Amino acid sequence: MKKKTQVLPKASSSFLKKYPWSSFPENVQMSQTKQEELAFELLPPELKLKILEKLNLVDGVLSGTVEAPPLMDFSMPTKIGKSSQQKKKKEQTIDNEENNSKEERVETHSTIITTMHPKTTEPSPLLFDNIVLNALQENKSTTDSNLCFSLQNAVNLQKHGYVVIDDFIDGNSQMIVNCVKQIESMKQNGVLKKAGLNRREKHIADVHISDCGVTKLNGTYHWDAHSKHYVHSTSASCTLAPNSDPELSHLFGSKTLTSLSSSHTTTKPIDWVLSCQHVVFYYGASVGGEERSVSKDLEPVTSHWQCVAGIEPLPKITTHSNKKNDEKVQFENVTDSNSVWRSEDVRSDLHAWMHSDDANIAKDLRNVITQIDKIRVWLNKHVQFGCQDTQVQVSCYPGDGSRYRAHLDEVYVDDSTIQSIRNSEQISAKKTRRITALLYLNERWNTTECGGAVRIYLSDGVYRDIEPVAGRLLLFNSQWLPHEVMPVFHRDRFAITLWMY
Ligand SMILES: O=C(O)CCC(=O)C(=O)O
Ligand SMILES: [Fe+2]
Repeated sequence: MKKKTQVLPKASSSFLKKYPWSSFPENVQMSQTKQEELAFELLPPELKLKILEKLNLVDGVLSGTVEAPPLMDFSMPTKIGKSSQQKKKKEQTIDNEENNSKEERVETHSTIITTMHPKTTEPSPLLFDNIVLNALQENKSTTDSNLCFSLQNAVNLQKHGYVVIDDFIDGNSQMIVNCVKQIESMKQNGVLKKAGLNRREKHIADVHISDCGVTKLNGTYHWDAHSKHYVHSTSASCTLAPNSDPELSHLFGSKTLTSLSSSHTTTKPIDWVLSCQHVVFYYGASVGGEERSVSKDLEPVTSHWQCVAGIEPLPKITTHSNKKNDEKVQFENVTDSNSVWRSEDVRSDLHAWMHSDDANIAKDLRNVITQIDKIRVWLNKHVQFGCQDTQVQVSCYPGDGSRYRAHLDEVYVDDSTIQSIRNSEQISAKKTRRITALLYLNERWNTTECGGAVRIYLSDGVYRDIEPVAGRLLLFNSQWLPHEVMPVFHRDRFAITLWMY
């Protein structure tokens, strides 16, 4: 391009049409073109210019025919071998990744890695720059097409926290049908289990609700019946500012939290509470021991959110220093911690963990898992995602109203947890989920009739419902994006989830 093209050409609508960002569900509020424009506008001018040049755009007009970019190479592995061959293949893939990275990586990796799993909800614009720069510098292996792909998907993941890829696998394919058959037979053979909530699961809050769940009866404090599902075990008092509670500040980092005591829940409009991105019910000790239960006030919230904040087993008896009259109070009648954390009301799916090395995994399931995992490989290569581990789950939500209330997927995985999930490999301690990839398997799914949409909560308080239709892949940031599986009716709902660490 000649020097005189200093004036930045504007992306024409035909250009944007030609390169649609990943599809969004029907009820998306912002028009697709608007989203594309926004994502494109986020790029610094010189990068926009480079992209337009790369795509043969002269003064914003698309010259020549450029086909819509293929997502990536999703071709099926030609031969799936036995467990050992599979392992070998995996090692080779990793080797290839390493070789590629030696040749192609540029010097901006660490920034990318940081920005892909920030401890804040603010996406970093640095990511966009680096993706584009890296893609542009990989001039041998990167065609215009997959430059567009990497940009659009990474931008969406970063900006919106999620990306929907339709027909990731042909929704009518025999492969999908076989996967469903396989999961159904796992269900019949009792391989799929009811979920038990992981006690180490952590749920991050913008709102801190304390002073709830304790009732004083005849001079003794009790956890009220409602609170047993939603207990923060430290029983720290609401007199502690959230950020000064060592356990909470560990969870929230430097995030500023709004403290909301039980009395506020009656004065704050419930809509206000619901509009918050995350809610943690922090059932601490009551201040002053009011003789009232707040469960009723909280019903609209508790029926909406998964409300679990717990990092230790619930103690059977604990003590609390009551600020008001300085008496020591004993809490009694605390339910067994196991039942506390196994509330079906929170999560009622059936699932099984698997690993692609498992000899027992049926061919089609394994193929699908391999295909999803190529995204991880792709991210490692193009945006230096630095992600070597995965965790795979197949799930069935029986059509009897089963659901999974709003939650974040991020979870600390310590050695003992990981060993119980994957006993074949040692993964170093303290990994967290970074990206969730969900492939839906439900042919002719009708959400109006059967429910089961996955509802994702966006940072502006808006939510979007995504239908779990066969072949659709949903990728989202495990750390930012609260989501919920709406109740499922009439038929079973199947999915495969792959978490990238
Ligand atoms: O099946 C879905 O749509 C989501 C499941 C989910 O959120 C989970 O397993 O963490
Ligand atoms: Fe989830």
